[in-house]
Amino acid sequence: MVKVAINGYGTIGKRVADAVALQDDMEVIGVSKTRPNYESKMAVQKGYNLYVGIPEREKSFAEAGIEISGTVDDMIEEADVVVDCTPGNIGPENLKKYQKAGVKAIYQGGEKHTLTGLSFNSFGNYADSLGKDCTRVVSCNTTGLTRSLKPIEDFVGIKKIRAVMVRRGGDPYQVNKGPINAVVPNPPTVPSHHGPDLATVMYGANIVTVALLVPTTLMHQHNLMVELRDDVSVDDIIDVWEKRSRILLLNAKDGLGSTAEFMEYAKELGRSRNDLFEIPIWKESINVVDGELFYMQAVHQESDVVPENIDAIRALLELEENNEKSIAKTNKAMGIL
Ligand SMILES: NC(=O)C1=CN([C@@H]2O[C@H](COP(=O)(O)OP(=O)(O)OC[C@H]3O[C@@H](n4cnc5c(N)ncnc54)[C@H](OP(=O)(O)O)[C@@H]3O)[C@@H](O)[C@H]2O)C=CC1
Ligand SMILES: O=C(OP(=O)(O)O)[C@H](O)COP(=O)(O)O
Repeated sequence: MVKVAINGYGTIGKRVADAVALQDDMEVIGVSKTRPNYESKMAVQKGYNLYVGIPEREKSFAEAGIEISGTVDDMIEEADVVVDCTPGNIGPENLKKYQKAGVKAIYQGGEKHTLTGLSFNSFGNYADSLGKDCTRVVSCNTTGLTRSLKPIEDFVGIKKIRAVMVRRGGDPYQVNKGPINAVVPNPPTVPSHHGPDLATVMYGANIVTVALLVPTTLMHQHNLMVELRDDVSVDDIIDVWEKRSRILLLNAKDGLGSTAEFMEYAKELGRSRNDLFEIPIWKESINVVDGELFYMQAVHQESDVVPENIDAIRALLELEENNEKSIAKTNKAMGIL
């Protein structure tokens, strides 16, 4: 069993921890928090060993009556691999610790590609992370783009991609984020970082993205325009996506015409935290006009990258050489469609 530590038990970290716990070839040896709040208490209640992310704060956990197993440095020493789910830009400091301890590391999309020089998507470039010391799972938005675009690239070839990314203002718990009443070009420059980020896992992708922030917390939403290398029909495209996992073709006419309804659908799936690991694509939005594919999709930002983190652990530790086998194993353990 590979020993996995989760550094940062927040939106992504707590989901990755639970997903690791579901696998039969890896185990959670600890999770870290910097604040002794309800999440710290619940991590301990769930049976995870809790470590203090900022060692000087050990006393505050004792004062709150929360049992800890040590500091983050102790946790790193115990691990074969650390999944770093701390907020973006803390990574460079942590990387020194991981390297000193000789432990492998997986970063998230809030860190720059240059930190690791290698990014990861299960469908895009799994093999490139085999046996490596560290990699970076691309962001929720980039993961969503890769999920739907890679099968199209493999099927017919892509000349050019343009995407308009409508991004959620903040996660549901983030009371201090916004906007509350505005549409904000974010960034106000073109391209946004998502296009170049896609090319770190789908090499050679010719893509330009523009991005906006809107007052919603539920999901991101993407609008894609894709120039294809050959003539294909809408049915061909549907057929390609139907054969892939981690993509859902859903119908607006079935009452699923919005991100709010997608999240209601996720609740009906009955998963922990109402997560939607798959990327839902509105089936009615798929069209091919003059060799150009159009479609609209959404991204549950809190959860879509979680299965990719599991596959990234298998790649770094060389538990499975074949990406499709890892994807199938992760899907089965997590009940992913
Ligand atoms: N949320 C999202 O939509 C997505 C986020 N990502 C990326 O995942 C990463 C994590 O994001 P997210 O889960 O949202 O972040 P959160 O803020 O929800 O969680 C961050 C966690 O890291 C801990 N932490 C904070 N500061 C430190 C520190 N100095 N050292 C160690 N741990 C620390 C926090 O502990 P405490 O609360 O105790 O301070 C918390 O448990 C980022 O790179 C982000 O860009 C990727 C895809 C989607
Ligand atoms: O990685 C994300 O988005 P991104 O792909 O737009 O960078 C997550 O949704 C976190 O984004 P945030 O930086 O707005 O918290």
